[in-house]
Amino acid sequence: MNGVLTILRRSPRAAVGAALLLLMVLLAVGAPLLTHVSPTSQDFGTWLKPGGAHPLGTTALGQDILAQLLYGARLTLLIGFTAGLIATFIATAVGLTAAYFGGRTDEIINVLINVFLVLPGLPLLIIASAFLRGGGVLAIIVVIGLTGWAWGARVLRSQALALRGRDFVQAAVATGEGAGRVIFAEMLPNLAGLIAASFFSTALYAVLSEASLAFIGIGDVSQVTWGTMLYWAQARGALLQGAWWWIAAPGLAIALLGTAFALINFGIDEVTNPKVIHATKATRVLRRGGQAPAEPASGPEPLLALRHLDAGYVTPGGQVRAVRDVSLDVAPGEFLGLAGESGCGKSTLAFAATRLLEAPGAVFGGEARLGGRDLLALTPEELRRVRWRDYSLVFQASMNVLNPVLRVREQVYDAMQAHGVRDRAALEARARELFQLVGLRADDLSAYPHQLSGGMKQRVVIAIALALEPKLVIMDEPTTALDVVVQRQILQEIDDVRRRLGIAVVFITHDLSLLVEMSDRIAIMYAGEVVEEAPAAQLYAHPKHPYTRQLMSAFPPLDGPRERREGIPGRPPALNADIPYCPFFARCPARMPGLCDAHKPANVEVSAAHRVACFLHSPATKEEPHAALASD
Ligand SMILES: Nc1ncnc2c1ncn2[C@@H]1O[C@H](COP(=O)(O)OP(=O)(O)OP(=O)(O)O)[C@@H](O)[C@H]1O
Repeated sequence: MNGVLTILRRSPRAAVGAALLLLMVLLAVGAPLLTHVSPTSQDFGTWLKPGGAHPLGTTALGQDILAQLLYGARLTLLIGFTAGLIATFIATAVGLTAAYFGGRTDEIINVLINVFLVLPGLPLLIIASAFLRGGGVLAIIVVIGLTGWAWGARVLRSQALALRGRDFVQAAVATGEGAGRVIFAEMLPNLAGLIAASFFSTALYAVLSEASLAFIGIGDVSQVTWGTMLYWAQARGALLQGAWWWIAAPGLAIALLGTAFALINFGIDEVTNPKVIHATKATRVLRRGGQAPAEPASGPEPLLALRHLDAGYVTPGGQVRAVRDVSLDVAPGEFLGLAGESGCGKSTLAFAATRLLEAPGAVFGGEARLGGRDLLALTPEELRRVRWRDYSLVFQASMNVLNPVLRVREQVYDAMQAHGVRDRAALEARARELFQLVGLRADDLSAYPHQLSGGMKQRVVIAIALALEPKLVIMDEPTTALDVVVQRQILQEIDDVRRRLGIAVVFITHDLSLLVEMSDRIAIMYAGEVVEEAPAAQLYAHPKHPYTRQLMSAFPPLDGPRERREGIPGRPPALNADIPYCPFFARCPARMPGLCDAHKPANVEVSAAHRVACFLHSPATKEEPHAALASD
């Protein structure tokens, strides 16, 4: 209702159209009050001009045209609205099914839509009507409804396809929501404006089609509609008799109804379209990762165990190997930080490890075990059950994953409902508890996303990620879009919640200083590989890899004098080729030509739980760099 009022307030065109339509509905409903004459009574003089007792004149059979117009509006509007509803229903179902399921389903549906679009409308109507001859008005409604859906389906399909790629829909799919829920709760509300516009277009089409069919004598011409009025006027040679009023009255009424529908349609488009179409730039979902040694550093029972994971993108220029032979563990309850400069493969690793890497992305090999189950081997249904219950994800710019037309309460409920929590009281109690956990007020549950600040929205998404108390939450730069004060607050809350609930967190960021403060352990990624991994304090105090050292020195210390910070000169190697040597060689201040550019350093444990892949720290190389080569 609010939406309708908004459209009427914001669009004068829609307001005029709605007023016109309302007037016609009132005239149709109030016909018995406005005239005491029956539309079919033939008690009057024939061919009477408008005026006096017959303001719109009479027909060749002595019927009152005003009465026909008023009563005719009833059937005409009924046909328009009902056929419009049928066609819009089909169009919406077809368009959304095609967009949601995509692939083959979409291709088949698209062909069907195109077939209906190329079939000429009127001949199709005539043929269909011929089959249903004798079915009266109902047959006309059915025929128009069944032949008028294709255009709406095409428009809705295109918009739904765009919507399908939006973050909040992807997030809903990732949380395990079923197809019905995603379609009806996530996508449909966002298409409401378009569906309404489609309804008024098809209603207009229905009115015009009925008039055309009636005009050529198809359908039940014994009924009074504006279309059949035209038929009889034409059949009795009204124009030849100079009885223009007989044609003009229904003709103008149809034109006015068409104008009303068109104005409403324009208005809806004007007000709703920018909202629908302005899809925000896609974010990413989770990320993090790390590459590592064959035997990673954490305890014997890792919660997440990545082994020799290889992943990347299949491009026309060849494979981009963004994640290279990564082995990494995350222990239960551990806060693992994953850092590395932009483009080093953190996000790809996170997507790959959680089966969210979509084409052109692909996992080329390796394993990703969560609680002992290989996520990469799960069926889609098994994966749906595991996601959100066993692990969840926080996207990079979470404000975009919230559905703009649903209150956040519904969205917090969604993940829980998708995993079987049905009781409203339990959902509400849990939602309130979660909001308290992440520093939001219970009142905020009733807000729409646009009523919340970026920081609050981020908290909502974190609350959703924690809803089912998963064992692991992967956070991909979840606070980068926020100012530093809010970032700190949120991080503090994440850490508190994690400690309280014993959840493991994999936190991805460029900001190494942040990780040092928050993490139990940190993995440093470079050019698709994990080059160093250590307990946070150890890494901070004794970084071993020259890349880690440079990354550390790129951030100012929290205390001490102010000094200029240098970036790391040079660029990482291209990821579309093999790198059978140290990937940091070209930028390394301590590089050993002949060794580092000719061999790949092994990832070795240099102290307890501290591993590094660098010839400077390979025991053999430290003593005699070239001895290592000799043994190759
Ligand atoms: N769709 C794609 N097609 C081809 N290459 C891609 C694609 N997406 C990412 N890449 C490449 O994969 C590499 C790793 O990208 P990724 O986004 O995983 O890095 P990142 O460390 O998470 O970076 P950032 O911190 O900027 O998000 C980059 O070199 C990037 O150019």
